[in-house]
Amino acid sequence: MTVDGVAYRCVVLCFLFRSRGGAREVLLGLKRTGFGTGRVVALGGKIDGRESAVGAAVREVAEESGIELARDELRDAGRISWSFPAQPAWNMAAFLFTADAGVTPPVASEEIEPRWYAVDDIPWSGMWQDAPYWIPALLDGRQIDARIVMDPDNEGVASAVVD
Ligand SMILES: Nc1[nH]c(=O)nc2c1ncn2[C@H]1C[C@H](O)[C@@H](COP(=O)(O)OP(=O)(O)OP(=O)(O)O)O1
Repeated sequence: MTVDGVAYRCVVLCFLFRSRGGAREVLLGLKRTGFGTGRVVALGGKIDGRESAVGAAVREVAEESGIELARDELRDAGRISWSFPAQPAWNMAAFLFTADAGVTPPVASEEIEPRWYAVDDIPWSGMWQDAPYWIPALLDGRQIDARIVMDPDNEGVASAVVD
């Protein structure tokens, strides 16, 4: 995808939810390989070839957690772009989805180690620094349109607009 002449790699992120003892939990995972290794992220990854965003989300959730979702179980949670001015090859745009996880327990994959977190106990310090700017709105059930610009160190947040 290209915006104003700048290229963005298209990815999907899917936030799965469940209820435990009246508390709402979200499935996040420690990334073990590839981009963002060592960070806690939602399940997701690149959209392959001519695959649709929903198709990619169903595939990535299955590959990374073993949880099989039907396409119509995914809810559109909006869009986000991350721009890395100091490293434009890392620019990414994600289609965001949410879904209820059902009862299948997540299984760790080579790529990610999934774990349930209470929505009021998100491990912010282990996540990308932009996560607190946009994930709370998504946890509230809002559909978002977010644009994040990263600092020159590719870690901090230079600006974050969340509509
Ligand atoms: N600033 C940022 N904040 C954030 O919360 N997530 C980010 C981010 N920048 C990138 N991501 C996410 C989006 C995407 O799901 C993930 C990296 O994409 P991929 O999973 O495609 O990376 P990989 O290198 O593991 O790809 P594969 O080789 O396809 O497994 O990082």
